[in-house]
Amino acid sequence: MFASQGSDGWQTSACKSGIGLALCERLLLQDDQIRLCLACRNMQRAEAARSALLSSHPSADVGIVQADVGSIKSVLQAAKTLKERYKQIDYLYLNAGIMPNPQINLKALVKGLFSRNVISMFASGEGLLTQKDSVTEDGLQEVFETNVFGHFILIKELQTLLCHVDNPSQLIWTSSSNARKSAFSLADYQHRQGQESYSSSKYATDLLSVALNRQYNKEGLYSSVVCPGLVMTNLTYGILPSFFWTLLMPIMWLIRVFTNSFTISTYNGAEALLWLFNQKLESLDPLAKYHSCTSGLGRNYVKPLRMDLDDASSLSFYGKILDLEKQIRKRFVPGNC
Ligand SMILES: NC(=O)C1=CN([C@@H]2O[C@H](COP(=O)(O)OP(=O)(O)OC[C@H]3O[C@@H](n4cnc5c(N)ncnc54)[C@H](OP(=O)(O)O)[C@@H]3O)[C@@H](O)[C@H]2O)C=CC1
Ligand SMILES: CC(C)=CCC[C@@H](C)[C@H]1CC[C@H]2C3=C(CC[C@]12C)[C@@]1(C)CCC(=O)C[C@@H]1CC3
Repeated sequence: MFASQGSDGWQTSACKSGIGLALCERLLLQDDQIRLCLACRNMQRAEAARSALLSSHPSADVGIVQADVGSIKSVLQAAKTLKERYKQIDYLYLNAGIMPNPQINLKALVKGLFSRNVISMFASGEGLLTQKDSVTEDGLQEVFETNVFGHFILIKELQTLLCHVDNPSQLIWTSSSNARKSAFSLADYQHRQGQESYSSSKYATDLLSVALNRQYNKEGLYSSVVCPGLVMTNLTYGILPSFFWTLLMPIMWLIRVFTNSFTISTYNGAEALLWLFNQKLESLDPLAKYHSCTSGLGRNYVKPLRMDLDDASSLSFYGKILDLEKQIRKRFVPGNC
């Protein structure tokens, strides 16, 4: 995950390449006085990202911190370092995400091609992918811990840097159009049973963002979710090899005319993330997901779409995640780890 900062504060989220790095580039293009902090699990890749940013913006202030959101120990350590380094965080981008061992359901793809839902199938990937999840050293499902819970613990740990009534801060989650209510179950919110852990984790992200607004707006902390569209990154190269995507490019440009959600480049994908950075908090809708879109002619814009969820289910999920936090924290009290 990675981070960036305001002129007298800062923000954090996921970044060495992909959408996170493109966002950093775009933030620095807009204002190179901004203070950025990249939180990454691999310090060599973090250094490479920092060097890339400094080569185009030599006077920029770009910090790095080691953080593996798939490990609570690492998240706690990262939060400690950040609290020693900074007084306030203005924007926290929660962008780290994984989709391990993705498999394409070819039968569903072919069937979908001849159905009325072909456009929405391409926009959301609904029913086209399955994943094989695993269990982390913390005993949690890896996709859930990486995409949702590790970020949640980071937010809780950074509360004192994030919650200021007189100078509000913003959480910006990279969710997905692949978030799907039917893939998520409150009884199995880590998705131990099914094969759509990615879809479930992104739905959990949406629920959590809504609950965080209810909980923290009064303390000066606001949360929003974004869908970057379909973007060519390491995540999508895990689904199909890059040469295959290159072969599909003419078809993807054609599909883009109909859906506008095939943003394809990381620059385009970062549109809604950058747009949120520039909005007045009062103008944002906590129940909307902000989608990066690219038209057939290559024009970028942001489309807010109402999420398929309600307050009651978001609060029920919040209760579950607080219970899990309590259980996990017991293991990390000093002298217990
Ligand atoms: N690409 C797409 O089409 C779409 C992507 N998204 C979402 O966008 C976000 C960014 O993904 P994208 O840029 O596409 O893919 P990338 O794989 O390029 O980026 C994912 C980033 O998350 C980091 N990351 C993964 N696991 C961890 C971890 N345990 N701790 C810290 N950092 C971690 C990766 O670090 P490392 O380099 O170490 O692997 C990488 O920097 C994800 O949340 C993804 O779900 C949503 C919709 C569509
Ligand atoms: C002709 C063509 C483009 C074929 C590719 C078919 C599928 C592999 C893709 C169609 C829609 C894509 C999609 C994603 C992955 C690849 C597809 C299923 C995502 C699920 C990737 C991660 C996300 O968060 C959302 C994407 C939605 C669309």
